[in-house]
Amino acid sequence: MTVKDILAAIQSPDSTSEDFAALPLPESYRAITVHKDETEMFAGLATRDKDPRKSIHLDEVPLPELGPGEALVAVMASSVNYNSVWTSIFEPLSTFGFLERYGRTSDLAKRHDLPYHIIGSDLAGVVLRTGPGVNAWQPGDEVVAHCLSVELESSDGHNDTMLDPEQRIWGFETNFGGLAEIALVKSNQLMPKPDHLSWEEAAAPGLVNSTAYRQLVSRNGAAMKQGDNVLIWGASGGLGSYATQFALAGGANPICVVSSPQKAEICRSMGAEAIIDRNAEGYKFWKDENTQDPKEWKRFGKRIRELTGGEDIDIVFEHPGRETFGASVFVTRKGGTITTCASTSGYMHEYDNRYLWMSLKRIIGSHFANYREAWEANRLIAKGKIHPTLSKVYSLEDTGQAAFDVHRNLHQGKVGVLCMAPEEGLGVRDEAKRAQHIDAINRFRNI
Ligand SMILES: C/C=C/C(=O)SCCNC(=O)CCNC(=O)[C@H](O)C(C)(C)COP(=O)(O)OP(=O)(O)OC[C@H]1O[C@@H](n2cnc3c(N)ncnc32)[C@H](O)[C@@H]1OP(=O)(O)O
Ligand SMILES: NC(=O)C1=CN([C@@H]2O[C@H](COP(=O)(O)OP(=O)(O)OC[C@H]3O[C@@H](n4cnc5c(N)ncnc54)[C@H](OP(=O)(O)O)[C@@H]3O)[C@@H](O)[C@H]2O)C=CC1
Repeated sequence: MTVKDILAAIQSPDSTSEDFAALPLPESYRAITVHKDETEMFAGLATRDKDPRKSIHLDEVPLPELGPGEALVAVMASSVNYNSVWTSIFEPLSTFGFLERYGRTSDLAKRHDLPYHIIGSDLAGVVLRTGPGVNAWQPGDEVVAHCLSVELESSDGHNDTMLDPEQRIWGFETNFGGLAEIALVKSNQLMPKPDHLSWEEAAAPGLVNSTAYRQLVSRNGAAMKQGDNVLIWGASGGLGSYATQFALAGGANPICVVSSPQKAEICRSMGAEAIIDRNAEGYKFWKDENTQDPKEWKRFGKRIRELTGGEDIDIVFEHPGRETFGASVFVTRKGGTITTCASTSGYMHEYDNRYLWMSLKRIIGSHFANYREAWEANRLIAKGKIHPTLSKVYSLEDTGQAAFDVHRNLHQGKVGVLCMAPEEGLGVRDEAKRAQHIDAINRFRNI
């Protein structure tokens, strides 16, 4: 049995759940990996010069054993997330440390501690097998998977699954991720595939859409409300393209920061009116590596006031980190919120705390999304309220190039990867719903 037979079953309109359950599984499959013996390959290089094309491999790997509560999924398509960029440049640390640590926790978890790491935290595909104790999902089900892996043995995570002490991001802190022909997930990660989208469109939103939902909309994040002025860094990027949609759909007023006229145009076409091209306007928040320039914070704040009719920011959607954080804290209004989920430009932030405490602002740390938030974010995609922002699709062989593009900020929105799917456009089950939203679905394509 090979992955070709699995693909044939997926493409046949007559395949039943029993057919999928009866399909023998292949002994091995193709997967995107990084190698443990290469973790030092970029030593001494600047972050920018670490090239994912050199560290990312396409390997034939053995099929992992299926455990209780788990599912093996035939992956039709996946997407590139920035966490795979971090893995591929071994920053801020090698992800093999995560796999070793996980491997020490139980006999079953030992499977993850391997000399190779199969990466990727998104997928759209078809359930092949489920382990003991899985009743909600059957072979043949068309699914997407969110990337929250939790053990749930501690009460700490029972209110909010992100607070589980054994919380991990699948395909980053666990092995057997989505950039592969087959992936291993906990069955609680599975959600219905939105039926009006192709495989690659359905695989694109998962991680970033869920993260933006918690960070901006959820009460665990900024709890955005109608009329809020929301400053969105990288507003047409992976996270930002969903944050912008949530702000617009929720009656807020997004102030979109981007770095080119083309990206400004994308934001405008989504419906945003207040747009700042940080490149054209030349903001330089740091005079040198160690000294910020509060005059530049003020110039930025003045520009925001021009765009809002004199108002300041209620919520900052932060992720660039060191380069922008001082400005983000400054431009937030009295009582406002800075919500952060990342530090792409550096994690040692510096800001003037007087502007935080004297103006009663709050900084909220946010990370991915709990089970429920991920489900609600996927539901909005399925209902056609929020749309994928897929721009370009690569083959599995070209994943290194796709990750390079994201690392160098050469991409728009989200970048997709075909895994088992032989071509783009397959997997659409509801053409009528698709037709209703086709312009929005294609907004980021080929730009
Ligand atoms: C969904 C997508 C998301 C993204 O894309 S996010 C972006 C990508 N992700 C990242 O860049 C994050 C990568 N991860 C990390 O950098 C690290 O992962 C962390 C900094 C988050 C954590 O570092 P670590 O080394 O794993 O953990 P420690 O807490 O620094 O060290 C563990 C040791 O420190 C002890 N410790 C922890 N808290 C305390 C405390 N409050 N007081 C005293 N000790 C403490 C522990 O016990 C343990 O000790 P013992 O090493 O001896 O076992
Ligand atoms: N904690 C979590 O759960 C999650 C964390 N992340 C992290 O968030 C970060 C962003 O991810 P994602 O949105 O997918 O990545 P993308 O690269 O797709 O988008 C980020 C955008 O941010 C802008 N940007 C980058 N650097 C700077 C800078 N120095 N100053 C201002 N703007 C900047 C760029 O837009 P432009 O050039 O147009 O300004 C870029 O397009 C990554 O570090 C990622 O690891 C992502 C998802 C989940």
